[in-house]
Amino acid sequence: MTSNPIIIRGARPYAEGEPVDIAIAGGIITAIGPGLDLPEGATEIDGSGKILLPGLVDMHTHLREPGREDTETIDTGSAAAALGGYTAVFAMANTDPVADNVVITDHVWQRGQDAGIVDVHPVGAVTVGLKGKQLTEMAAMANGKGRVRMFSDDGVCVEDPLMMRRALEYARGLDVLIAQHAEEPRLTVGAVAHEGPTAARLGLAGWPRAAEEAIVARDALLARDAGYRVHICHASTAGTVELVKWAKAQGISLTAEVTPHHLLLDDSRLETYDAVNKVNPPLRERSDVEALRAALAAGIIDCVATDHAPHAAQEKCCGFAHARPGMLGLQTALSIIAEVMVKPGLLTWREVARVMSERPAEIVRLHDQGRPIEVGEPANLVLVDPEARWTVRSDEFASLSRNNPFEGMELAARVTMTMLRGRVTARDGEVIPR
Ligand SMILES: NC(=O)N[C@@H](CC(=O)O)C(=O)O
Ligand SMILES: [Zn+2]
Ligand SMILES: [Zn+2]
Repeated sequence: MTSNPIIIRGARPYAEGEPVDIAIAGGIITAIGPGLDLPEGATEIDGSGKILLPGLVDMHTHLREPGREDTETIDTGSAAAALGGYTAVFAMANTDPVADNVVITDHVWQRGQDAGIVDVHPVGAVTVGLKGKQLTEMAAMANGKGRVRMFSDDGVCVEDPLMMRRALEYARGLDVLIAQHAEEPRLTVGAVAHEGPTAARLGLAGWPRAAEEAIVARDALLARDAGYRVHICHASTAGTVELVKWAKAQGISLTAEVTPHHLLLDDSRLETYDAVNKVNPPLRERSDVEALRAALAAGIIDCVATDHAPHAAQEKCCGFAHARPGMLGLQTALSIIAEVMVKPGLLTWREVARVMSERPAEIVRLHDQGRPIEVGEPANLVLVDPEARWTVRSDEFASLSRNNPFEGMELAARVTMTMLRGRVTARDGEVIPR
């Protein structure tokens, strides 16, 4: 795939230093400097007032194909990702059928490549059918065309400690990542909201913090004994932060992600009983939100992942207890991080590049993403207008679903262009198909 040479004029990489021009050809960055000549046939993109970052990498997204193409497809999810500034996403395995074999993981990879606007990396299931009873053939998926490098039963927890231990041993042999949805299911029977004063008052069955933290602690110990890495999906409590900090201090190879919604929203949102606020793990208390922000700023939590989880209207309109958990995230993630982390001075834009691109790429060993903005590097880039203010309107979103808790919010900063290997995939709110 070759595309025309491009020059981005007058942008500031990482919001640092003077504005520069960035020349791109053959999928790579060929020159960086002030006042570059316009090569033959090149397209110019105005980058003045904008920040240039490496393309974002999402370790945790649900694209619903195969099985629930009424709520999202690889095409529509890819479009949402490109509009959100992403150049690579990891599509979780809880599809129907489950991505627990190489036929499905290769299919997801190929569909993503056919769409051609973001690299869709399939996540393989850890256990057959996400049932927790039998390990999948991880090696076959890892060695397939889709080169699966991350396995997760996300949606459910790998509950059996012996199963988790075996999974880590196999993963070590293959150098792939196991990502855990940390939820002790015996503690969340019937749970629909964070266990605390709000849920008690509203009469909603509570999901205690201990359900998450017990598994985080257990898996840290299993990682220690296996001498191998574990990744914690969607960390949501102050206690999880303490446990991750402890594990890292012991030299245990534990990494963790946090979602934009757990960094912005708390359980006071449940007052309306609107199921758009129902998610796993649940929205917690303000003190948890503050702890998660501080942990991301301090590098205790490694990265941001969206957990983009589209659902149909009929799955969200019923009573709170019966609605499906999950919320959209791909098209709002960067703006929410700008709002809650950059504006208050908790992260610089350089550090945003770290938590939304470089670090996730490192954790999953994705060698062509999250690279420095330097000559010779792959041109996976995103241009951000830091001064833009915009209002979230889901009916303008590329996603097929509308379960958007950020609807109507005014947010800071906006993605104005996304580039995958030198080709512009989204610009000014429009996807650019190949
Ligand atoms: N986060 C959610 O509430 N839902 C996710 C599953 C998951 O991430 O656990 C989904 O697949 O809908
Ligand atoms: Zn999950
Ligand atoms: Zn998920």
